[in-house]
Amino acid sequence: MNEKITVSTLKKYKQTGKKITALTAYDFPTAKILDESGIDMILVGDSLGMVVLGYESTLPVTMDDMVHHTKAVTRGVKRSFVMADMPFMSYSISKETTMQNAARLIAEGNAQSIKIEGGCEVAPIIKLIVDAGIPVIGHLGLTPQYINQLGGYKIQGKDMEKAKKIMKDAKTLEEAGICALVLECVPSELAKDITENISIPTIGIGAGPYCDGQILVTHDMLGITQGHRPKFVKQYANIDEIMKNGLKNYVNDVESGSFPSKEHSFTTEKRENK
Ligand SMILES: Nc1nc(=O)c2c([nH]1)NC[C@@H]1CN(c3ccc(C(=O)N[C@@H](CCC(=O)O)C(=O)O)cc3)CN21
Ligand SMILES: CC(C)C(=O)C(=O)O
Ligand SMILES: [Mg+2]
Repeated sequence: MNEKITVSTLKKYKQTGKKITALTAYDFPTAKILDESGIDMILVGDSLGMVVLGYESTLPVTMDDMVHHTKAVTRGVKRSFVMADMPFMSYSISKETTMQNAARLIAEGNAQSIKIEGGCEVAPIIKLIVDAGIPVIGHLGLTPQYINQLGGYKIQGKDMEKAKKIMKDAKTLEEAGICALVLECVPSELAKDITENISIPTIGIGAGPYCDGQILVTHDMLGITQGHRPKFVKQYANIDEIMKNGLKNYVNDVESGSFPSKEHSFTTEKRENK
């Protein structure tokens, strides 16, 4: 139960039907809490651009941002399997820069695996990274780094033709050597079909109940996200209210002078009279 989760643990979970739990983390304290709560997989998602940096999309996120946050997360993790997103354009310029970028997330960031958005077109580069010893996770369906082509954060694979394309992409990525596959915003039936037809675990987000595991953005499910929360999010806590209450009490205490009291203050040592 407390052993480090590896690629083979995930495969075993799929074979035995044990559902895989995954969430995002971008910092040390959150990662430590997720790890100690028994979350199987922790994703340092490029969603950090929107969730904690305040950007409008994930596109401005850089390799340096990803390495910085991945380092913070992995310092807090003992058991969970840690994956880090390759950000926009970090795997599209050349083989050399792609390999260097993937290596940074592993060697500097201390992640166990990297995640890459896209289908058949990224399969060759994924194969190279896998051959170099880096576990790769695929990501199909709604791929936010392709937002300007997709035209919005919308469900993908609704019609038969697009569903077939996503299924073909899944098979091609499996052959390229991915160790897990994130399916984002696709119909439940398509996610079920893919899950039953590949040997590696599928992790769904807005992809229905038939995936081998589920992932959400932690800030969404805890109620910390400022602004729009996608429809697929179930909210498990109202941390925003808890924070606002605490902050209100602090303001009241400071303004009324009841904080800091003696117990939160220091005094000089009593001097002996000479
Ligand atoms: N806070 C947050 N949570 C996420 O899950 C998330 C991010 N940010 N940023 C990166 C991507 C973008 N994601 C998103 C963002 C918006 C929708 C969304 O609003 N979808 C519509 C559904 C539209 C349709 O019906 O096709 C919705 O109303 O939920 C979905 C996924 C998922 N990821
Ligand atoms: C939504 C998940 C799958 C993701 O890629 C992210 O958080 O960046
Ligand atoms: Mg992402």
